[in-house]
Amino acid sequence: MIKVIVLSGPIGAGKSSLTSILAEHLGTQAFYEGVDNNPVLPLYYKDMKRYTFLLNTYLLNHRLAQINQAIQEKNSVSDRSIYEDALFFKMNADSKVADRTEFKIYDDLLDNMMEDTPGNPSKKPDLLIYIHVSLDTMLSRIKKRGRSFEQISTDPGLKDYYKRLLSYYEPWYEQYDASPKMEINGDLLDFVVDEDAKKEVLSEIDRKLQQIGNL
Ligand SMILES: Nc1ncnc2c1ncn2[C@@H]1O[C@H](COP(=O)(O)OP(=O)(O)O)[C@@H](O)[C@H]1O
Ligand SMILES: Nc1ncnc2c1ncn2[C@H]1C[C@H](O)[C@@H](COP(=O)(O)O)O1
Repeated sequence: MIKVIVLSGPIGAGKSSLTSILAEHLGTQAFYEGVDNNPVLPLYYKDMKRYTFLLNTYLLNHRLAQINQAIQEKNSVSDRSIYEDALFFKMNADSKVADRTEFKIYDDLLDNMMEDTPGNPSKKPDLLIYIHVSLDTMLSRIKKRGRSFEQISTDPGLKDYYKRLLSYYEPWYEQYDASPKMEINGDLLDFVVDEDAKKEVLSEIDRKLQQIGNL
């Protein structure tokens, strides 16, 4: 039985939007990151060097608590996988924005927390849905959503940050093997405003759920 479906993809790809659409379609519970309640995120955007470790510690705690709730439901949908935090952190460590030892400590902790242990329910998702988007789509959606600290108009350096982030996503998705996975084309499928695109995305997901044995 499928318990947990997680969305993944770059900032602005449409994860939260598809989470709402899918949870409504399946009649199940949606879980969100809670960006507006995150006290560290605005600080992180001001000073990534100082706040990468704290942000990821905060998110690890938050996401683990959410996973513990989500695994008690059937077909719960979460708007970002826990695994992507390591991608952000690694990117920052590679570019010396974060300390490599801090990344290693975080990454080992994540592995430990996510490891299956006898007698305990698995925290791994049952399906990961990756929304692929190009840089242009990513930038226009970030602009459309309008969160102040994410805007390139406020901090032009963010354009390069988003570009680098995108370059980490494709290889990450290719090597991801913690669960079955599927990819949605977020450039072509305008599932937020176009009803036909929405139906197509939901059909693709239903087919995948059937294939992995849930519907
Ligand atoms: N496929 C899509 N077509 C059109 N607009 C979209 C699509 N996906 C997302 N959007 C819009 O882009 C913005 C960011 O979407 P959101 O779901 O918050 O992304 P994420 O959760 O991946 O950061 C929102 O304004 C949303 O309405
Ligand atoms: N692990 C993370 N490191 C840095 N920034 C992160 C991390 N996880 C989420 N974020 C940021 C990216 C966006 O500004 C917001 C929410 O992400 P979204 O893709 O829009 O849901 O948090």
